[in-house]
Amino acid sequence: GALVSMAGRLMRRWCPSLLQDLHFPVVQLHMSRTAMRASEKDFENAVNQLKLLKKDPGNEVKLKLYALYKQATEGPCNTPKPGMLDFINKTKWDAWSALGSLPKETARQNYVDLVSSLSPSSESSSQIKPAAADEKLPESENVVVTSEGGITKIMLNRPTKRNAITTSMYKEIIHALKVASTDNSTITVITGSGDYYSSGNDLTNFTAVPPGEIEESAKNAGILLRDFVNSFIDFPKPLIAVVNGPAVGIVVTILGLFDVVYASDRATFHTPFSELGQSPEGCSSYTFPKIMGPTKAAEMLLFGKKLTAREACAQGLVTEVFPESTFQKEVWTRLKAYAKLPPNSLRISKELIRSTEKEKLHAINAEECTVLQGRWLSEECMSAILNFISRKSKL
Ligand SMILES: CCCCCCCCCC/C=C/CC(=O)SCCNC(=O)CCNC(=O)[C@H](O)C(C)(C)COP(=O)(O)OP(=O)(O)OC[C@H]1O[C@@H](n2cnc3c(N)ncnc32)[C@H](O)[C@@H]1OP(=O)(O)O
Repeated sequence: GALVSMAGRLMRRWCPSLLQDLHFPVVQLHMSRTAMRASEKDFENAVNQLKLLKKDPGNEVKLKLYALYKQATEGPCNTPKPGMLDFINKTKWDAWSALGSLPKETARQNYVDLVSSLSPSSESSSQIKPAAADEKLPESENVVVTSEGGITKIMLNRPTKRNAITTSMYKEIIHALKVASTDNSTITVITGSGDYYSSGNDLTNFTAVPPGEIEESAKNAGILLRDFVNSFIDFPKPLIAVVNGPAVGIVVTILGLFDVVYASDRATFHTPFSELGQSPEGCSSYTFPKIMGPTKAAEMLLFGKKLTAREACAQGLVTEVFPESTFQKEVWTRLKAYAKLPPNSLRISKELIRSTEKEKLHAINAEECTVLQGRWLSEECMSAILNFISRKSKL
């Protein structure tokens, strides 16, 4: 119970989109003004005033406004409690239910007061809080694509979240690969900005699911993942991973589809699928045993053994490891030289190396995505994600 209620609170912090559908309402209850008793007309005006707000008051405030609105119009919460996996409705239900038997008139007044505290005058006088570095960036800036000297570089650029990949980022990467496959570049590189290569799938992808749409979302996620991995399987030019730091989950599994993997000696390789109640993806159920042998692959994919860069290199997942102090310089010098090689020759040679496997990889990818779709709906997966979220709350 404690975990579930904590998860509700954490959902609000973790899922900026979670409460976007909430009817706008505010938080500070001005009890001293309840004696004034807002009329129904005042209440109606406040509801309309809210629609004119220029600045989003934030999810916490919207949640309180929602609860007050329900209490003012319907009285104490009288609907059945939504299930623990119905995150959004459960959060709304909790907020409304927390108002207990607060009289309708008081709720109405509190609602009017709260809206009035959000009026344009208080909006303009309130200090504008600077957004966190990654929040300032439009979604498209989380994946930065540049092309120079025959190299197209796709950089995961969400360092404050350890370059975790959101659903939009999956789509942006698919698009970037599509463009890179026909642009003037000779080779394509994927890397991360900051200390991490990437922490893999953004775990809030699993929680920001609209109520009643869990199965549909899992289905769409399966399609997105399949398309994402297919764009690596089908990529026609040399594809190089420049693994600048720790790598987790999906960004590790797809390494088997890259042509060359360079890693800093600071990098680690971790696939904690069982811990998350999930299963391997990125064709790793096939490429990992093939690359490193079934028993080494099992240690990684079943038991989540984290490899150092040198271990990953010894097992064939990484091409070469460089000391962190010279990593960028050495790698980019080498890549600039490779990018001067004849592009058609590189393409044709890659086709020869990879073409025999393509059909098989597509079939494996499809199967892995189908299995994962089922995993995402499982209690094991849901509770593993809640565990991760609650673990973070104790930090
Ligand atoms: C039903 C709908 C499904 C939709 C699915 C779409 C398609 C899915 C395809 C899927 C497949 C994927 C498999 C995977 O990739 S599984 C791997 C998932 N990743 C993880 O489990 C890693 C989780 N993170 C960590 O363990 C740690 O954060 C870390 C990476 C070891 C770093 O630790 P740290 O101490 O250095 O930093 P920390 O304070 O924990 O994190 C800093 C901030 O970054 C946020 N963050 C980190 N990783 C993630 C993540 N994966 N998802 C979301 N957010 C992440 C973290 O929350 C911190 O943020 P804040 O400061 O608290 O705001």
